[in-house]
Amino acid sequence: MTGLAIQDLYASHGRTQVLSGVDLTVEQGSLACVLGPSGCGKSTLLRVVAGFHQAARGRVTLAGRLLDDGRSRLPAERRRIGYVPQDGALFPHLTVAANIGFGLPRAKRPARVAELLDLVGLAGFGDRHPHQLSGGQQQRVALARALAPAPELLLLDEPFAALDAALRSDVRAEVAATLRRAGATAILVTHDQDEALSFADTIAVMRDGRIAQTGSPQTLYSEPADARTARFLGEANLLDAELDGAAAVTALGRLPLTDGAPATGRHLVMLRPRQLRLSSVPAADAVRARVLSCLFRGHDYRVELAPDPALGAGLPERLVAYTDGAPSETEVYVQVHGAAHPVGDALGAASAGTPSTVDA
Ligand SMILES: Nc1ncnc2c1ncn2[C@@H]1O[C@H](COP(=O)(O)OP(=O)(O)OP(=O)(O)O)[C@@H](O)[C@H]1O
Repeated sequence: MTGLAIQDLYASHGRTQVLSGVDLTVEQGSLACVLGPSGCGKSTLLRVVAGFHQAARGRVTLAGRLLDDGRSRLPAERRRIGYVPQDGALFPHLTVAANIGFGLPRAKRPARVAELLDLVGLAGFGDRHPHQLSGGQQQRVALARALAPAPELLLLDEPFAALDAALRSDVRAEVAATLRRAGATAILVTHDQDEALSFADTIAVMRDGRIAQTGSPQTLYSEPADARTARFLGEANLLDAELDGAAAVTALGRLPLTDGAPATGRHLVMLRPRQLRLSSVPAADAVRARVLSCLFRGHDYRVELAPDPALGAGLPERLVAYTDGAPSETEVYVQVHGAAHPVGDALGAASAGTPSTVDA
């Protein structure tokens, strides 16, 4: 069932148009993520949905109720939407229990506060003040406070950005689990692709005030619509290919195509670093490459490779592979596993370069 529906939404700050035709649907009970680079309009989108900023035109509805269509607007306090800002914004002089119960009807307060403390795993912390909590615990209190009035939709504006890296992934997992337990419908905005990929059922990639692509984390990672989205979601090897009706003919060999991909023409295709397997012995369908660098990252190695120049044009200067073991030789043979995914028109050698993580 549709929870939030945004259609052709436009919004501006003064004369600057920030949202330019945003379409987004969030199913009831699902966790969505709006992922985009800084300044693309993510916070403005959340603020329009929350009722803190007015739409210029378009239509925003929640469970069929009109929130804003550029003419009529439901006041923020009547939208039944919870908002968790980046810093949590707890009242420092109030206890955890008072923060969570703030604004709730007095009679319901004790029972609801106890229920929420339990839900966020902070039972027994009700009498503390925010400064007596860790950053992650403070974020969980902020979440409990936003969930307390049982909102129909919860908006989370980069809520983990202030936490250090080690804490961030734990708190993120706890918050996602809490939201699922509560059956909440939520939208998280972030510029962090790992956060988006691990948190959401659906990711909407936002660019220049528009949604560039929407899909499951798996689909967006393995079948991005274009090269910018491919790079924004993680490192990508991009190479020229001639699609011959059934496969992609590339300098790394003849590769199967992802389902639904175009079948003919010259295209740029993407291979994720995990799709490159390295061996010290030649194989029929492997190509030669030189190891430029090898970085141990705990869970794997990141290996940069220079493909043999004899392989010709259409290959990037460097390929990146993620491997379980470190290559034992500086000369290796690269084999591709899995399907190549077309991400746009072939650009010849100009498309080549170092794979990049964030380039949107
Ligand atoms: N109050 C404001 N007045 C004028 N311009 C604004 C205002 N708020 C935001 N903007 C501009 O609108 C654009 C989008 O800003 P917004 O905060 O929505 O982006 P964002 O994707 O959330 O960025 P970030 O990830 O850095 O928070 C930016 O160019 C920004 O400078």
